[in-house]
This record gives sequence, C-alpha cells and structure tokens, in this order.
Amino acid sequence: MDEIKGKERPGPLRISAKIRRLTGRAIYRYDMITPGDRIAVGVSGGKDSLLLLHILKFIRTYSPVKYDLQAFSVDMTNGQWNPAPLQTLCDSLQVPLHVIPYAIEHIIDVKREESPCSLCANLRRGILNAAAQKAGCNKLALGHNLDDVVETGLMNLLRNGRFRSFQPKLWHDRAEMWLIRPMIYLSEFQIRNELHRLGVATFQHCCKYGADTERSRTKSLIAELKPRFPDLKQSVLHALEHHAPADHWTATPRLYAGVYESDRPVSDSERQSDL
Ligand SMILES: Nc1ncnc2c1ncn2[C@@H]1O[C@H](COP(=O)(O)OP(=O)(O)OP(=O)(O)O)[C@@H](O)[C@H]1O
Repeated sequence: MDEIKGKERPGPLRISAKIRRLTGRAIYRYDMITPGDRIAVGVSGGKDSLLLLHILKFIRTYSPVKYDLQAFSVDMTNGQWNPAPLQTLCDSLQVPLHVIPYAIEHIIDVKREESPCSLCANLRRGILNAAAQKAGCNKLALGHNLDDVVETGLMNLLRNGRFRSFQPKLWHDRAEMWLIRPMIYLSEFQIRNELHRLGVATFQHCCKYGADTERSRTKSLIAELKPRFPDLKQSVLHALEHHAPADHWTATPRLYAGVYESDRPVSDSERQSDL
C-alpha cells in the first residue's frame, strides 16, 4: 500500500483548476483527444494513473469533446494482486475495468534482466496495447508525469549521450493505437497533493525492483541538484520542447570506408535510449 490514505467516493471528483489547466495544456498542445475517441487508461493502482483516471473522467463531464473511457490493469503477479479496490473505484466512476494477469515479475526473475524497468515497461505496453485494441480502443493513456519526463531525459543524456525523453503523443504502428501522456506537465508533488486533497487512496502492489534502479538513482541526483537549480525540471522540459535546429552541430559529411559517418549503424545501447 502507498502512504496516501483516504476513502473512495462515488462519481467523478472535482479536480482542482490548476491540475485541469496543466492537463488541458498538454492535451491541447499535442492534440491528444478528439471527438469519439475510445481511450484506454493504463491503471496500476498507483498515484499517477489513479489521478489520470479521475482527471479524464472529470474533464469528460464538461468538455464539448466527448470520448469513452475504459481502464486496463496488468496484474504483473499473474493473479496474486487483489484488484477488488480498483474494481470498486472503477464501478463508482462507471468506467469498465479490464484486469489482465501476466507473469511479468516471473519473466524478469527468470531472465535475470539487467534493466528490469525497461523490460517491464515494454512488456506492459505490448499487453496494454493488445488488450486495448481488442476492446475497440484507439488511444492508450498513460500516467507519466513531469518527473518521469525529466528523469528519462537526464538518464538518456548521461547514459546514452542523447538528449531525449518519451513523446507526449506517439503512434504505434503494430497496435494501430495512439499513446498519449496527458500528465507530462504535472509534477509528482502536485499529483500527491491533489490526491490528498481529493482523499483518494492508492493500492498498487510494490515492485521488488523499485528501490534501486537507474531511475531511482537519477531521482536522487535531481533531488541533490534541486537546491542549486530550483528550476531544473522546468528547464529540462523547456529544452525538450524548444530544441532549436540552430543548436545542432552540423559536421561536414565525410566518407569512411565507403559509409558516411551520419549513416553508420546505430548501436543497441543507442537504440534502447527510450527508457
Ligand atoms: N500494471 C499496470 N497496469 C496498467 N497500466 C500500468 C501498470 N503499471 C504502469 N502502468 C501505466 O504506465 C504508467 C507509467 O508507469 P510507471 O511504471 O512509470 O508507473 P508510476 O510512475 O509508478 O505510475 P503509477 O503511479 O500510475 O503506478 C502508469 O502511470 C500507468 O498509466
């Protein structure tokens, strides 16, 4: 159980103006939602995705753009996680819930994976895409927040030498599905505060790999830097959104052994940079 405690209340909760504004900005700027969308929300029972579900449900009550919502939860323990609290919440919001049991933890254990978070996220995405497509959805909404954006950007920069983070909106060819991330402008702090204010409890099972990962180490690094660079997260976000072509270093293309330097094959580690 997460530390946020509270009680469930029926119906959509009234989301604060600031949270609505920041979510609305992301949705508008990246054209995330259009009339008639059938949106699958990936819900883990954790803080981000629970707030995302509440936000999308609430926005729907007043937005002229009408869309359908369904919740999808991958049970990574393959049946040992209790989905009852999530079911109760979804019933109160009148959002259909699909629980998909899958032995992701077992797969990670067996593979002795070096970067379990990356494998887990990829497996989960595939499972969610397939389930959402089967249920007739055309978009999958995930609860990545501003901290996730910044951590991913810095991890890629420091580990892979490329400054990039995940996209706010992305087309998945194989699943024929849009992936949208409406919470990219919300910090973890704002999300926790909003859940406290709303009195929403979280009920995510704990990941045994969560404590010591590349992401948790990057989080600590950002916390260390924060006193010296109070605007660090906004600066990283700004850099991602305003990368100017004029900032590129444009080398003169040269042939090496018949291959242009710019056409050289991309290595595996570079390819895995979308953590
Ligand atoms: N087991 C799951 N089932 C369905 N969707 C999931 C699951 N785990 C994560 N997601 C989706 O992917 C997003 C990013 O996952 P991540 O592992 O980064 O979780 P997180 O930052 O802890 O988010 P949350 O607080 O929602 O668990 C989540 O916000 C959620 O939308």
